[in-house]
Amino acid sequence: MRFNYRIVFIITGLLFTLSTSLTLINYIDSMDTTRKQLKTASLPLTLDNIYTQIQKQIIEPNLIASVMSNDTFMKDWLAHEESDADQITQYLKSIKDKYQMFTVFLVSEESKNYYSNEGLLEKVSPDNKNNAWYFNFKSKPKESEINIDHNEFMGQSLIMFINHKIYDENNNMIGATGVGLKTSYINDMLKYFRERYSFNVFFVNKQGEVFIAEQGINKLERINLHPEFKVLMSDMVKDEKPLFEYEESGESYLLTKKYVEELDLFLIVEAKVDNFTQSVKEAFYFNIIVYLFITLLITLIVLFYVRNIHATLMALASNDSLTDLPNRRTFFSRFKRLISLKQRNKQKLSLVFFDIDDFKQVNDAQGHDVGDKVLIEIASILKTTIRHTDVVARWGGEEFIILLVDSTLEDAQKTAEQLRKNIENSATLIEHAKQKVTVSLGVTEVRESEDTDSLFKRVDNALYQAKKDGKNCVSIID
Ligand SMILES: Nc1nc2c(ncn2[C@@H]2O[C@H](COP(=O)(O)OP(=O)(O)OP(=O)(O)O)[C@@H](O)[C@H]2O)c(=O)[nH]1
Repeated sequence: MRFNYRIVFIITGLLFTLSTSLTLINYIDSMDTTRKQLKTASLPLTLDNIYTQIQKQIIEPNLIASVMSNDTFMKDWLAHEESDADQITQYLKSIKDKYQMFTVFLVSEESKNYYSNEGLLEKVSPDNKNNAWYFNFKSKPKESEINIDHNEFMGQSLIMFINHKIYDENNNMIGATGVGLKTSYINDMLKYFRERYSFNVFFVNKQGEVFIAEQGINKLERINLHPEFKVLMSDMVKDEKPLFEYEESGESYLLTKKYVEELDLFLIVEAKVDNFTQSVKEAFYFNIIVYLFITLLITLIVLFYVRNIHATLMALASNDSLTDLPNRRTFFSRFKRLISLKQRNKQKLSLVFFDIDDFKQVNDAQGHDVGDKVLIEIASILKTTIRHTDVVARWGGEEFIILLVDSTLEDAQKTAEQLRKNIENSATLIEHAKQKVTVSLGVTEVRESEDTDSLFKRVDNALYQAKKDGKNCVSIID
């Protein structure tokens, strides 16, 4: 019977299906958890963190601007000595150097002169749109404001101006002073958050336009021109809800916002979901490979053991366990094959049937174990005496049968005689049984188209005849 591989394939399939299903469930669950954690913890925490840092960055310059606006020197100078520009230039310069500001300035309400740490820059005028900030500020009741703006005298980069009004003793506004910071420090901070935490941070104004973003990463034009993103931003600044989601080029993004009052801007923190689920995906692929490998290993082990068990069972079912000779069932299946081949090949076949003489005595005198050893030794002599193409079997008890292939009655008689002599003269058998062990053999030739029963009856008769003739001999029936 051939080994059926189907069961191994079924076990392999089940194992792999089970392991991949579990990995898939685990993967979906981990993805979900990561997303939830991003929404409920990472994003809001980062938002608060950045917000706090920005406020810290603003406090110090705000304090400096406030002290300057209350400085009696500044007030006196504006009231009496505005003509001496050197004095105020020195003053502004000393503050710029001491606190490492990008620029320090003063605007006189009386003369409308704009002084910076580099001297008198211009006269502010309501007709000049670059000076609109001063007149807007003046018109508002608040004492200070933060203004992110360009200054034509200070290059193209955005500057964060912290402006404070200066009042005389009668509470009349006599000017405005303050400091300017390059927004590049914000850029550094945004870069830090992107590199360290994989978050994209930027600011949008109340119209939903991106106002400050990390240079080179979030080009303002690109973001502002992207129609879907623009809609999302204007929705975000209007909507109450803190969390937003959107998809762009197949990528999923999560965004959260906070209004920064000092800057009059919305702080936006954006997370590309893929950056946070990458490790989960990698773990998934790794697990699949490991499971595939384990399944393969288990399959090989199962295959090995099942094949071995199958081979053992087959041997047990087809061979005699004591002598390891084929049993009667195996003999018959081979016998039938050879009989059908005989008709095709016109081949001569002969049958030898033999039985140990007085085996009962051996058992009785030496014990059953010795009897077993005798049987094993006879099987061994049998194997060495006949050709490997012949078919041999233990018929049962102390009886054996041989189908001699391509053998006439005469050839079979010679083989039987040889076997008889080999057994009779075996030193091993004498050693075991403490006497000579002999066998009686019946021989006959297979006739054309004869039925099995008559063949076996004839050979059995031949054996009976050998026993009758005094044992330890070969008897032939033609
Ligand atoms: N040790 C051993 N003895 C076996 C085995 N199978 C059969 N026998 C013994 O073989 C003996 C056969 O005895 P009998 O049928 O009386 O034949 P015999 O003593 O050989 O006498 P003849 O055939 O007339 O020569 C019995 O004692 C069985 O118990 C076996 O596997 N092992």
